[in-house]
Amino acid sequence: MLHEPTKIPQATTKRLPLYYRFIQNFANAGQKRISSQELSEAMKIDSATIRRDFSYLGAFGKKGYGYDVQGLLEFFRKTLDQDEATNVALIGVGHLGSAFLKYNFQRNHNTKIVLAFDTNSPLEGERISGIDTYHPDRIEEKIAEYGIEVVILTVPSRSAQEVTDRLAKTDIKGILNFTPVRIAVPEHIRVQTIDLSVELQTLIYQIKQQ
Ligand SMILES: NC(=O)c1ccc[n+]([C@@H]2O[C@H](COP(=O)([O-])OP(=O)(O)OC[C@H]3O[C@@H](n4cnc5c(N)ncnc54)[C@H](O)[C@@H]3O)[C@@H](O)[C@H]2O)c1
Repeated sequence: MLHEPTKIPQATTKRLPLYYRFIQNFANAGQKRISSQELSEAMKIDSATIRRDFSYLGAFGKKGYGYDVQGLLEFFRKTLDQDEATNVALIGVGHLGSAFLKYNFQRNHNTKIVLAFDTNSPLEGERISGIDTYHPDRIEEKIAEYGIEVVILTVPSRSAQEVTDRLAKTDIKGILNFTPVRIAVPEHIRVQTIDLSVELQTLIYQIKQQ
């Protein structure tokens, strides 16, 4: 049903988790089918975009019927690997990092922070919000031991590249970067940067344009 992943535009890929969450809500409410219009109203994304996104994914709604909710749910679950757990590590347990450890993606049962690092933690490790936390001197060893695939980076800017260089020597596949630094990585690692000041500026710019 799914096309070659390379053919799916990045903007569509970014919306997939959002679709999955909304479709789950509709399924939980007992809804059997859904139109692109209904999804559009719930998600505040225009219905043409939704139809185009779904057609990229090989999901075609029937006229006057819409999409089968269970079918979509199963499709997104598979596509987003929800059946396969992803072990996540967090580096930098400061203001932002400790909030993430406490939150720990409670809505998403298969994505969990299972390991953390902070320069204030001892070599032998400690538990912070129930998570094993070690000194970063043990990054390579512990990341291999815990089978970490994704790292959340919440260290100060000055440490971001140095930590990334060490991560580059491990088998991780992705970094969710909360530092404002444009970190350089080898090709096998994907980076998703979340720069809150950029997001805020974009919002303010859009408000002023209206
Ligand atoms: N606090 C926020 O609201 C916020 C918002 C957006 C982005 N950020 C960014 O997130 C990052 C963290 O911000 P913060 O406010 O939590 O900072 P913080 O100083 O409170 O926390 C940083 C933590 O990283 C640890 N650390 C330092 N060097 C390290 C290393 N090499 N390895 C492992 N741990 C190390 C420190 O001991 C500290 O606990 C910064 O880059 C900041 O720009 C923060």
